[in-house]
Order: sequence, then C-alpha cells, then structure tokens
Amino acid sequence: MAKLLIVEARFYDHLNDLLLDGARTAIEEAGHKHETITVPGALEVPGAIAMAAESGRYDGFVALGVVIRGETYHFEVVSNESARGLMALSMDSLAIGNGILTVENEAQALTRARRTEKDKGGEAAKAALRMMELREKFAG
Ligand SMILES: Nc1c(NC[C@H](O)[C@H](O)[C@H](O)CO)[nH]c(=O)[nH]c1=O
Ligand SMILES: CC(=O)[C@@H](O)COP(=O)(O)O
Repeated sequence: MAKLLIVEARFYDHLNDLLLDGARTAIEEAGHKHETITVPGALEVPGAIAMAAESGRYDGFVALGVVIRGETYHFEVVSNESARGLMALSMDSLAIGNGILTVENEAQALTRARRTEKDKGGEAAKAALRMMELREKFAG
C-alpha cells in the first residue's frame, strides 16, 4: 500500500472540496492511503511538494487548486509558474499529478471539479498513481 500526499491550494473552498473528493476517491479505490496539506495558493504548491518529498514519507503527490482569471496578468503568472514548478519536480522523478484548474470563470471550474462530471481531481490522482507505477517499473 502506497501513501500519497495531496497538496491543495485552498483559494476557493467549495471548489477545493469537490477536487478533494475526486482525488481521495481515486486513491482509495486504488487501495492506497492519502494525507492532505493546505497552502495559501497555487504558487505555493510546488514548494510544499519539494519540502514534503525531502521527508521520504510519500510515494506520490497530487496538486490541487483553482486559478480563476481576474483583471491582471497575475492569472498567467500563477497558472504558468505553478505548472512549471510541478513539471520541474516531475522531471526530478517525483510522481506528481497536476489538478490545478486554470479557468476563465467559476462555471468552468465547477464542471471540472465535480467528480460526477470532468473529475479533474480524480484524474490528477490517477496520473500520480501511474507515474508511481512507472517509477517502480524503471527502478527494478
Ligand atoms: N488568484 C489566485 C491565486 N493567487 C495567490 C497565489 O497563488 C499565491 O498564493 C500568492 O501570490 C502569494 O504567494 N492562487 C490560486 O490558487 N488561485 C487564484 O485564483
Ligand atoms: C488568478 C489571480 O491571481 C486573480 O484571482 C487575481 O485577480 P486580479 O488579476 O484581478 O488581481
């Protein structure tokens, strides 16, 4: 049984709850354990994963969050840099699934966060699980 750390950027409570439901369900259905920590926003997610990875306590990581476009260029910064940070960590052989939504409005977020619709939280968890499998395959 593996253990995954879910790192959620809790910027919108109701949307995060939906993403968490999807991710946790996917991990439990695969027969593994999970722990969740919360950070202020998407920009803090990669750093939190990097810190947690140093502990050696987790086999995989799921990044969750919602970035909704506002009036300024900050949307691009938050969206692109959180994704870039996660990609850099994955290139360092961390098993990560990225479930940080980057959307234009709440309606787009709701459709993608709900487990009964696009289930992006579950999708991210399954991506992390698959990367864990691949790391095991290539390590052996
Ligand atoms: N606007 C959103 C943010 N912004 C906050 C940043 O992620 C970060 O926490 C802040 O700049 C301090 O370093 N974060 C989200 O997750 N979603 C948003 O819509
Ligand atoms: C994605 C964001 O950072 C956004 O919520 C911030 O809104 P604004 O660009 O109007 O300051």
